[in-house]
Amino acid sequence: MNISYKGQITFSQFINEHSQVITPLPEWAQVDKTLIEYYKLMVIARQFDNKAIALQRTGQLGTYASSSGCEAIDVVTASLMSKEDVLVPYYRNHVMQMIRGMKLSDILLYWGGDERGNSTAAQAEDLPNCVPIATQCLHACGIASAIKIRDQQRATVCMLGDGATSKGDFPEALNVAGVWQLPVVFIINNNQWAISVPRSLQSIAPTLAQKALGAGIRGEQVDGNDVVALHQSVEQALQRARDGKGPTVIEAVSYRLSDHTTADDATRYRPPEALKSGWEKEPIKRLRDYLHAQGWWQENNETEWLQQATQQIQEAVDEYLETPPQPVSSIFDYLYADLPAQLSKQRDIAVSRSQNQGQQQNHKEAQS
Ligand SMILES: Cc1ncc(C[n+]2csc(CCOP(=O)(O)OP(=O)(O)O)c2C)c(N)n1
Repeated sequence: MNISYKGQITFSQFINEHSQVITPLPEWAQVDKTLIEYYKLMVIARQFDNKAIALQRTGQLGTYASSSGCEAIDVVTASLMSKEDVLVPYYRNHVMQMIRGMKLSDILLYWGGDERGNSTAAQAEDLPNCVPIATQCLHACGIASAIKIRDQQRATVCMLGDGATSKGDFPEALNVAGVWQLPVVFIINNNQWAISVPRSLQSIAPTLAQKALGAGIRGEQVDGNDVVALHQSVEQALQRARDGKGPTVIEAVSYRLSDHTTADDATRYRPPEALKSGWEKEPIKRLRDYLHAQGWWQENNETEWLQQATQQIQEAVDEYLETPPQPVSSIFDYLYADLPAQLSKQRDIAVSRSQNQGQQQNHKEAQS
């Protein structure tokens, strides 16, 4: 039976930007365990991000899309997903991939332009990063449709940005998700920018979540810097999807604290005061101050965790930098299951050239 959603868009927030509780906390958030886990993972995400940008700036990584500002959204969602659920990520969801079992060194390899980094062996059915905007929304519906046909209790999670909601693929995906009651959760990281296009020029709808209503599906808006609000919405949406109770759109309101990517310079279009306000609301400091106030996280915990996180990331960087490059001919290995004859010939030429180069190199080394 189709369940057409006739409710309103709600906004939820439990811990505000001043780290004050403004809505009574659910039971799980009245003890430290999960909140500390979320905090620790967000710190890793931010450290990884800083390191990746430094690698790019020193010519050791390709163009990189920062996740600074969306750590809460990604950490909470990935932590609540079960192994059986399927992640359909876009290009900012590094920490989700890490939580789903991908090695940080593989994530760096991907951003270094090496297809081996796209190996999602840990979660074989998760999709790789999607760079073409919003196309992943329809892929997610395809996967959710297969799950439904097989009568499995699994959810598909589709990540996207605010700009992606303006692409035709998004309403098409919502429509089919509604009509077929697909087990899919769309999570919009509304970081207020689509490269240089601000949210105000993206859509004049007061919320992006309300786009769900046109498709008859449930839409909610949450503070995307508040792990508690995110936890509550995402947990329920995942459960509804797994129970066959239909799709959900969650608009998580956050702020992009970085340039769009390392190929961008946001100082050319973003007012400094907007960035300052973004930093005042950001998720990591907000949770740290809350944990401090509860007496659940002290300076020594912070120092120890920063050390551990730095070491974990440095190990990943070392592994990435020590990975021998692929031969040039590998460019042919990731496009087709069966290479067309013309490309097959080109591949043979590339292979024999790299073999010749290898022989010449060996010869040189033997002579010296
Ligand atoms: C189909 C398509 N059109 C244009 C682009 C170029 N492009 C890359 S990122 C981007 C903005 C996306 O903004 P948003 O969806 O808000 O995500 P954000 O990067 O802010 O997280 C655009 C237009 C693209 N990658 N794919």
